[in-house]
Amino acid sequence: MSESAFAPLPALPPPPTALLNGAALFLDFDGTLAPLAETPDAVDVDDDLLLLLARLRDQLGGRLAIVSGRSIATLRELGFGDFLLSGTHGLEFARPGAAVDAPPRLPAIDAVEAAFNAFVEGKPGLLVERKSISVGLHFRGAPIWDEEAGQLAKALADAHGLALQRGKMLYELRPGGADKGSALLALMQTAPMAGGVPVFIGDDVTDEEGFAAAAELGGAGILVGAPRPTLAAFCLEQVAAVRHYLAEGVAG
Ligand SMILES: O=P(O)(O)OC[C@H]1O[C@H](O[C@H]2O[C@H](CO)[C@@H](O)[C@H](O)[C@H]2O)[C@H](O)[C@@H](O)[C@@H]1O
Repeated sequence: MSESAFAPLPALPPPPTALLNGAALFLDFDGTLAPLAETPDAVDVDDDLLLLLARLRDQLGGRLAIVSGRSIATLRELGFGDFLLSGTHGLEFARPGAAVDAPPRLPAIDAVEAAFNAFVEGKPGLLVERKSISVGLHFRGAPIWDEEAGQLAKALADAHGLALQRGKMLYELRPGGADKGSALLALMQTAPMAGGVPVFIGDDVTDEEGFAAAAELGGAGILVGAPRPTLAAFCLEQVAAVRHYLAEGVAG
């Protein structure tokens, strides 16, 4: 094997604060605005974060959206009701206070949920996350089941014609036809996001489509976390650095 196979990935530069001037800002949630926790329910959103995001949104003329794999119902429960939202990996959309625009929950998702629940029976640490139009199988609490859970998720996706979304210690099944990139492109068509330069901040492989779409429209992606092959142009090392960066944006 060549020596270059062992070469560390080059670190990306930190984003300049000026990138936020005139931006249309797209923010992932888990691992970007909130540190990852052992279970989906163990994540909280503090008032300081909501205040910071509200200030930044106002400063950007409203051009700030949360684009998450979480459902919009959950994002609203977490406190993001006043924000423009896209949930379930680009399948759902909602403006503040307005009804959710989303496809219906498919019977196939219920069938998968039942199969996931049967699989986790007697396997402590595994968790089924029921979501509005999708379902997740989490193995953060029992990583030894990664391979078997992945095989089950793949088989169920194939059997039911669903999309298999790999996340962090998570297999999620959902309808296809959308991702965070398509969400960004759709939101950029209308107010308030239209007219801004898209900047997408995210940590997960599911955010790569968002980075690509931002770059396609002349903007940029910001990867949160350790270096990895990515379409992002900039990097922030952790959630705390994201918050610091956004606060710098507010300060001017
Ligand atoms: O697009 P995101 O906002 O990053 O959402 C992606 C998924 O995040 C959640 O799962 C992840 O975070 C959990 C809490 O920190 C963690 O326990 C889990 O291991 C992670 O995969 C959420 O539960 C999913 O529904 C989202 O799709």
